[in-house]
Amino acid sequence: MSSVLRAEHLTRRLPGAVPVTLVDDVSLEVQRGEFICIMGPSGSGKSSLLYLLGLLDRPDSGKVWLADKDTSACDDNQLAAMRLAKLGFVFQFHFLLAEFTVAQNVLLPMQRLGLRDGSAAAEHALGLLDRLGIADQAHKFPSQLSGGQRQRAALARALANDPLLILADEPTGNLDSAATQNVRQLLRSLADGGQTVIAVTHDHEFAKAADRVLGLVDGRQVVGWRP
Ligand SMILES: Nc1ncnc2c1ncn2[C@@H]1O[C@H](COP(=O)(O)OP(=O)(O)OP(=O)(O)O)[C@@H](O)[C@H]1O
Repeated sequence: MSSVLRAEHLTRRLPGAVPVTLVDDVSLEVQRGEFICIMGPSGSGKSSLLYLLGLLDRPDSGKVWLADKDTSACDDNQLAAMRLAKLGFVFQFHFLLAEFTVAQNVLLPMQRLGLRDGSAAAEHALGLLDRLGIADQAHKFPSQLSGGQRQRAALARALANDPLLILADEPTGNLDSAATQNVRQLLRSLADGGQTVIAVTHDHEFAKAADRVLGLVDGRQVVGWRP
């Protein structure tokens, strides 16, 4: 079976008088429908690794294959096109556009990709919001939603382009425990439905919900890491 994502020997350093190694020789293979958490102490390189896996940054050595395509030979425009077409991102801050309604925010990625025509796109957006339990918020603006609702809207937007892989960086970092549990369960149920998910988190409960935990300490992956 071909993998959704494969990373081999990723290393990322920051040059300088005292070079800093953010990610140190990390390898990972992810299959369709897997829910993987990246965990570890603050400053251990979790976000840096996620940016490499999400093609937002390039490794100094090592390679990332997305759906069997070697991304190391791609130029910046090709990487941007792959991110738009194949990846969905969720960050700690929702980054929804304040002047657009929730439904319009979810529509935007489909419009940019020309994925569906007007009514089919609108129907798909409403379907995603319904799946995430916020269909009744579709015509509100982000400022009118609770933190948990905003994060579910951000997840709906990340799903709008039918991504091969969702990458989430501390998706519950700003949420209370009830909203955190809700987002965690949503990610689990998305994976159960075949959606592949990689999430960086400090929330130990994620380790129980995930299929696998990639533990990082000082940028290196630690076999058998437990929160
Ligand atoms: N642009 C940068 N310049 C200098 N140092 C950086 C930069 N980006 C990251 N770092 C450092 O690299 C290390 C790894 O950072 P990273 O954000 O990947 O860790 P993290 O595990 O995600 O941390 P946290 O859990 O606190 O978000 C940290 O020590 C951080 O201070």
